This record gives sequence, C-alpha cells and structure tokens, in this order.
Amino acid sequence: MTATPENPAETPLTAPGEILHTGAADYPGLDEWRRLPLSQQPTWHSHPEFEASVAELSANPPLVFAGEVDNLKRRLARVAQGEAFLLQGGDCAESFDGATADKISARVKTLLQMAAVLTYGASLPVVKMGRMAGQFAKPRSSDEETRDDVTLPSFRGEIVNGFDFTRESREPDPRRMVKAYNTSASTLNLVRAFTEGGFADLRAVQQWNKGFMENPAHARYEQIAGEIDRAVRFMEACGVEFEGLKRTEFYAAHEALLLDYERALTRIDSRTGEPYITSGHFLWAGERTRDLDGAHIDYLSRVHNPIGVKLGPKTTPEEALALIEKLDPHREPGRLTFITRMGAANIREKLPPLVEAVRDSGAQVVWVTDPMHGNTITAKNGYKTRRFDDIMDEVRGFFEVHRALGTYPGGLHVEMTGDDVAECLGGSDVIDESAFDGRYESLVDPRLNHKQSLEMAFLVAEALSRR
Ligand SMILES: O=C[C@H](O)[C@H](O)COP(=O)(O)O
Ligand SMILES: C=C(OP(=O)(O)O)C(=O)O
Repeated sequence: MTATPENPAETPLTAPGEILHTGAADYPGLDEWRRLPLSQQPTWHSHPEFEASVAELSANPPLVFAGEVDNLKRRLARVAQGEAFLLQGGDCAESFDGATADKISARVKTLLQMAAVLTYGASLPVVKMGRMAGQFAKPRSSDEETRDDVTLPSFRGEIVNGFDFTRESREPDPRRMVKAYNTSASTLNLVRAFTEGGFADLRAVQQWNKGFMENPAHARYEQIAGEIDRAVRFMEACGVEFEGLKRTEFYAAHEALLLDYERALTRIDSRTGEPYITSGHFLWAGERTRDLDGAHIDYLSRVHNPIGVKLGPKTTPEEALALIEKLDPHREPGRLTFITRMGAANIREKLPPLVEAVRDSGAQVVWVTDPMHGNTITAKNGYKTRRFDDIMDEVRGFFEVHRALGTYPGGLHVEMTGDDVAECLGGSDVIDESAFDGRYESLVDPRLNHKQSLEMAFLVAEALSRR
C-alpha cells in the first residue's frame, strides 16, 4: 500500500483536494447481476434491517482506494510476466472475535516470514496479500446442517449468520454486514500500521521468529534470517540506505461471495470514473460461483479490481478461455488470476490442458496454486482436515506442470494462521487426529499452522529457485 523506492507508486491515490470516490448508485450495468442466477446467498431481503444495513454500508468510507488497487494490478502484471511471485494467505473464514491484535499480528508475521523465505530463496519480489480484512462469507456444499435429529440452516460465515448450532444463531442477519465492514476496517488499520510503521522492517527479520515454538522449520528460518540480517548490516555499513527495507506493501483479498455487500461497497473512482469494489484490493469468485452466465462473474466483469477465479478439476479449457473473454476482454496484464485447486491426485492430469489452452490463446493470466481446497478429507474423529503431504504434493505438481509447459507458476494461495493450531495432519512437527480436540479452531476449513506454513514456504522457495 505504501510506495517504496523499489516499488514506486505509479498512480497518485488522488489529486490534492479531490473527492476520492463517489457512490455507484446509477452506474450503468452494475445491477445487471440482480437479473441473473445467483447462488450461495442468504434469503434476507425482507428482513426489517436489510435496507438500513445496505444504506449504511453505501454511505460508509471505502476500505481501500482505487489508486492502491491499480498499483496491485501493476504488481500482478509483473507476476504474470514471471518477474514476481504472489503469496496469498489467511483464515478460511475470519471471525469477529478473532480480529484481535495478537491473532492479526501472528498471521501478518507468518506471512512476512514466508515472504522473506521466498524472496531470499528465489531472489524474486513477493507480492504479499492476506485472505484478511473481509474474508467473512463462506460458500457451503449444503444449505442445511443436521446434527442428531435437528436440521438447521448451514453456517455461511459471520457476515451472514452465527456458528452456534441454534435456530436463532443460524438465522441470517443483515446487520452482520455492517459488523463485518467495521471489523475489516479495524483489521486493515492494524495491518497498515504493522506493515508501514516499522513492524515489517527487514532489519527485524529475526524478531518475527520470536514467540513461535522451536522446530526444524524455525531452525531453517533462523539461518536465512541471519543471512538476511548480515546482508542488511553490510549494506548499512557501506552507507547504503534502502527505504524499501523498512516497510512493505500488503494487500487485502477475499471471496466476492455476498453480492449485497460488494455492491454496497462499490464506488466510482473520481480519477477515472470507473467502478471499483472498495471492500478489498483483490476479489475472487469461488469454484461454486464461477458460472459464466451467473451473477458473480457478471458483477466482477464490471469492476476494475484485479480478479481471481478458482478453477477445480472439472474446469474445461473452453470454460477457462470463456472466463478470460468475459473478465479480461482487453487482455490487461494483472487483471486476471486463475487459482487452481485440483487436488493432489488430479493436478498432474487436469491442469496441463487448461494451461496449454490459455498459453496457446496468447492470454497472460497469473497462475496460482491453492493446494488446500482439493484435498479436504474427513478424519476418523469427524473433523474436516487435510494431509500436509497431499498439500505439498499438489504444490509440487503445480510446479512440475508449469515447468513442463514453459509457463510461469506465479503464486501460492493458502489457508493458514500464525497460531499453533492443529487442523491439518502431518508436517515435520507431526499433528495427528488426537490433537484436534484441544487445538482445532477454524470455523469451516482446516488451516496450516505457523510451522506448517513456514515449511510450505521453504518447499516453494526451492521449487522457484530451480525454475
Ligand atoms: O472453504 C470452503 C469450504 O470448502 C466450503 O465452504 C465448503 O465447505 P462444506 O463442504 O463444509 O460446506
Ligand atoms: C471456498 C473456497 O474455495 P473454493 O471456492 O475453491 O472451494 C475458499 O477459498 O474459501
């Protein structure tokens, strides 16, 4: 978010004295989605608080600015060209109570550590992005959940309803959108302070490891951090001052699932007159809502943010090309990211036809691997989990496919936390099912814990440096 000498802000965020953004009430086409098939939404339009909640969101300030969003698009254009790497990580579903300073700082620290490992190991700039400050809505496989003989609406993320298994809590409540906005604002405020106010200073690279439990990934990290520290001190001793070492850009991303919320936070950029979603810098459409003729893709096609689309194992090359045509008709570098989530068992077979078709079409998308969502299993004791080995195997497969096809493996998208949770099985500090009862905190899907996240970063750094 901040311009640094390495990453100058090419666009001014706004001209002095100019209004940043205006509402988007009458902008042509922005409400077309309302006439299209729209899946995974709560039925809350007749709720007495619905209109007031949307009106409040529409009048609130934007959470991010169009100039920042444009800068991110430029960074992603470099990723598409193989000159940078994208790291996206954060909670499966953020929770209101989880937006504490400790948890947010642990997550940001872990992402900064992963980025340091990647930057140092692969000698590439890393674009850092949190699944944070807005990741409150979840698509679900089923509209209902049954426990014993009680059936209630599924939990759809705290922006919609509550996690507790009671009828009252599972009732969708539009006021939750306002709470999600406020929680996103305070999260983003802290993240901006951390990443721009000294916390992300590369001279603190060794400090980021403090407070985390010892294990082999930490020992490897200590070694890299020591080398970075020596290099920075050497340059300082030579009188070289890099402003860029003191702070870092950090972008916010979430799934654009709840269109009532995204529409209310869409604003017209006063510099360009174009619509931007201002609830986050980068938005993606999920595997369940990426229908070409559906509401989500239509809405995302009309805003100027960089957009991601999740692609599962059933995606055909024709669908991938049609998504490019719809979302990136002008082939704008950095506009479109395909986040593939095939599953370890599928990636080596299902990814190549997609990559080949896109490569041969001449389109330049960013290819990112999400090794989480195709590898979900149910543990013997009933918890939703993922095997760390499967996750790592999908990442390896992703690099193998891109190496074989001469294309660029541009990024990693993971569900992770900075806390010492036990949600995914395995890792060098082995987590087994017996640890779940005390340390499983995720509201929906299992995340990598701090150590597993670092281990993953080392694997990716090795794969990138071999490229
Ligand atoms: O992270 C996302 C989940 O995989 C998605 O929300 C579906 O979860 P479910 O199959 O438990 O409903
Ligand atoms: C639900 C998600 O992923 P997908 O759409 O790929 O299933 C997610 O990323 O939270």
